[in-house]
Amino acid sequence: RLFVPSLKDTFLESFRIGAAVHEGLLNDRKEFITEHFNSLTAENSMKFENLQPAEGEFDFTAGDRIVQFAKENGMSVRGHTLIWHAQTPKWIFYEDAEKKKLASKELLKARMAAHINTVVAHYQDSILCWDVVNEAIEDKGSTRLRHSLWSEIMGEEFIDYAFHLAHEANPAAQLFYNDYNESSPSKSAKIFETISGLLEREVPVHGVGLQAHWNVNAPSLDDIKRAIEKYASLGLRLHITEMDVSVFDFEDKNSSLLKPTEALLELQAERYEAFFKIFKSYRAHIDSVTFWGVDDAYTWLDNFPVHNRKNWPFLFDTESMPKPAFWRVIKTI
Ligand SMILES: Oc1ccccc1CN[C@@H]1C=C[C@@H](O)[C@H](O)[C@H]1O
Repeated sequence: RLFVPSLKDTFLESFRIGAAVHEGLLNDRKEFITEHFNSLTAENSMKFENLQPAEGEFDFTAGDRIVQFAKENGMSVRGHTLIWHAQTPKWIFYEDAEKKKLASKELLKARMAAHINTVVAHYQDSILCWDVVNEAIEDKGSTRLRHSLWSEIMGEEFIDYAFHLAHEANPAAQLFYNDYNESSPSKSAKIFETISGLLEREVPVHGVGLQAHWNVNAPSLDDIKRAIEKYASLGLRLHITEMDVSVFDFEDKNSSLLKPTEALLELQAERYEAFFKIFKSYRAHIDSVTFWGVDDAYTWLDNFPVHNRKNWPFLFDTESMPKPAFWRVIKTI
């Protein structure tokens, strides 16, 4: 039998190693998950649409299963995510069930408060780290804020209010702003400016979540280092929150591969090694590195950006066995 060192034990002195999970994974991959990870994130179970699908109707069962598993296995849980423009039910943004008129700012604030207060109170100290706001920054052009029904109805202060609510609901929780393309020079400048504004207004934000949905081609190591330096200069904690390394460049829509080529696995291993060397060098600022899944058997990238195209973005293959990237990451200790 091959001796496979534990990922979480290898990095015990540096940062936690996390994985995004759904209930099925906890059943099918229990030993594998407890062997390699000491932090969990619910991939979907704690998103607005799953926790409060209809006003006043909360469903915590799937989220509770993940929290219970973490408790039983000495793992921490990252709460993902309280306020986001996606995977959020439409009812919250409209005056009534007719959905003809947008909700007033007061009504939306009240509903945001009800959601955050109920969810954070439900999990209390089982979850001591929340992605309070996810993806509020615009990727394209010079516009800083993404346009959403949150921003349209409440203005930029929807961000402030979400963080104040979460802090009131659990003052012990570490509150994160989370985003993707976080290493792009233009977007990291906007994220930096937005979080600087929050800090100036004394909004309780404690950390920046770098989703790290990277690939074999981008982003550059320099851009990653510069973005980490920028966020760290805010005096905030950093979490790598959704790491995967797609074997396709974002623009590459090729869907002919039935399995990754040796060349792609080697290139992916090079990239993972370089990424973890950077994380190690900034370990004073980075408290956790979470993968957006556990192994290549399932990834959200099997359907994004190309629907129904298999991807192989993790350190472990479809049988949970280590790939070349795993051995290169282990060597970076
Ligand atoms: O990389 C992106 C590009 C465009 C839109 C969203 C993203 C990333 N968006 C993430 C990915 C998967 C979801 O499960 C997470 O909740 C979300 O934070």
